Amino acid sequence: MTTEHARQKPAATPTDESAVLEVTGLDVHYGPRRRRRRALHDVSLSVAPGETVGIIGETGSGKSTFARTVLGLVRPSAGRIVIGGEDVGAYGTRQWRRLRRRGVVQYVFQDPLRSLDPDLTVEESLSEPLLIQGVPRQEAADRVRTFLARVQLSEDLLDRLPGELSGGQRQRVSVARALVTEPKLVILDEPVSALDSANRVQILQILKDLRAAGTALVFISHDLGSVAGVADRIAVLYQGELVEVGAARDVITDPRHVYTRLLVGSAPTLRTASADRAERDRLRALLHA
Ligand SMILES: Nc1ncnc2c1ncn2[C@@H]1O[C@H](COP(=O)(O)OP(=O)(O)OP(=O)(O)O)[C@@H](O)[C@H]1O
Repeated sequence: MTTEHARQKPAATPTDESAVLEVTGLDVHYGPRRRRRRALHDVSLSVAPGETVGIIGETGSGKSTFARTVLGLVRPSAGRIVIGGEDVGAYGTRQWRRLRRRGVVQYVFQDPLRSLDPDLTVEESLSEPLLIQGVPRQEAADRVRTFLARVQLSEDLLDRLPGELSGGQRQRVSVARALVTEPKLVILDEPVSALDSANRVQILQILKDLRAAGTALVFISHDLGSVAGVADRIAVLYQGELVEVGAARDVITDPRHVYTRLLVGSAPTLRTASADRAERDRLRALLHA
């Protein structure tokens, strides 16, 4: 796979000390030795404080692997990960848990039931990370209400369990929980993919508003249309490699890599003219040549 069209070649060494996330030369493999399969190869990406970076790619390109590796749920076979200035490469399970509990990095998954404890009410779910941090009870209760309003949910829902909420409400609670500790970095893995279009639009708007609050977001999606309006920069994953990284507008209006052109051409919701079928077939043939 050539990366000659990449706007930004993977950096050989970390360059940006102020980055909230600095990933360099990340390799991830799955499976035992003889059936070992590569899921990510030489992925380098840095995210600045307050920046929103979208990672797009089709199914199997390695998006979730990237998210799970950056959250310490999958161990890389090579590379360096620095979060908020901490080199987390050698961290064990307990250190990762502590890092997440301190609220440095938080996450939102596609299925909100994976981010939320089914036995905790909305109020308990949102206040738990604050109480763990030692925030006094009254202050935690106030902050919970502030963040509930920020994701446009009513206080009437505070006593409900996740199973008593709609899918859209649940995902908003997950977003509020990820943000309530005001982390430096939030990883969102397909946060709107399971939602209907009305809820999708609302969550995307909430994410846009959050950019102003200064939290860095890594927004992972197979849908370029969802990422396009939220991300400052877009990174394109193809078969485990980053083939293009650039300012969102540049990637959408002037995609360099054949695969990105195919993605842009297949996204009917983008303002740029989508490619017709013959053009997409031509790009696909080029990609597999
Ligand atoms: N736990 C695992 N064990 C073995 N292989 C895995 C595992 N998780 C993912 N893979 C493989 O790694 C590759 C990347 O998968 P990953 O889930 O990261 O892709 P993705 O881009 O998130 O896809 P999707 O959009 O379908 O979720 C795929 O070939 C997948 O089959």
